[in-house]
Amino acid sequence: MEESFSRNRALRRESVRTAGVTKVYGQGGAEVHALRGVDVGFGAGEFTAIMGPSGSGKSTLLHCLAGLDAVTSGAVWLGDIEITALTDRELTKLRREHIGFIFQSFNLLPTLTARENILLPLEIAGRRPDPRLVERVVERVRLADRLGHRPSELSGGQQQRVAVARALVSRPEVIFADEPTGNLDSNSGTDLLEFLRVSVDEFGQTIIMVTHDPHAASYADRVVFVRDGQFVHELDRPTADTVLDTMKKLEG
Ligand SMILES: Nc1ncnc2c1ncn2[C@@H]1O[C@H](COP(=O)(O)OP(=O)(O)OP(=O)(O)O)[C@@H](O)[C@H]1O
Repeated sequence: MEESFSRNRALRRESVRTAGVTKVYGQGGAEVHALRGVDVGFGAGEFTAIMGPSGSGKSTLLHCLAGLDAVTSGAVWLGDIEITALTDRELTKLRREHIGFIFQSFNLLPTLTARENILLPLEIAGRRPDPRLVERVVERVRLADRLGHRPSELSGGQQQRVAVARALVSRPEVIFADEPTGNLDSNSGTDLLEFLRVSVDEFGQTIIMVTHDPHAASYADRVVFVRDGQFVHELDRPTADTVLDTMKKLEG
């Protein structure tokens, strides 16, 4: 079983991969080497969590993978596209058309209703929504009776579900999530993680999520561990216990 799982892994298609990615912030004496040569791949149709001690470079890595931050050296590919070779303009287009984001702060527009927020990226990209997909996603995130509400009329959990629905309806190549449960109570957090899991299993979505929380990471197919700006370890089919044990070893 273990062996066939690894063999499948060797054959799997990668949605995002990096080669020798470094990121240095600042200059001269104030340099911070946030990433020190990261080579890692993320499977298509898989849910991967990125974990590591505080300051290890998780958010920097996520931002470089998503083209939100420029690398200092090395390369990042999204499918066949080397995003580190794109101009700013090309990158903006690529992000708009192929990438979904879910942040800790939900980043919804306050004057728009839930429905308008969900459809906004498609509208900006000049694409028609697929009404059946929109209906399925809205049904799945249990927002059908909240579509006319503005963010201030929704709970934190509902707002985050609007953000997830917004990311999903444009069918992005990959969704990047940075501590998506960070501002949610534990019930809403679990609810959201279950929904992320469903979107991978039912919609074939690829998700890459940074988290501090072993419980959150246990919803992923695989956990990638970062320490001191390097990819140091990975776990397949993680449980909260195996993640916690690994974190203790990395921090010890
Ligand atoms: N804009 C910036 N300018 C200078 N240094 C930065 C900047 N952003 C991050 N760093 C530094 O880079 C290193 C990695 O930071 P990063 O935020 O990626 O870590 P992290 O693992 O996500 O941390 P945490 O878990 O605490 O959020 C840290 O030493 C941080 O102080």
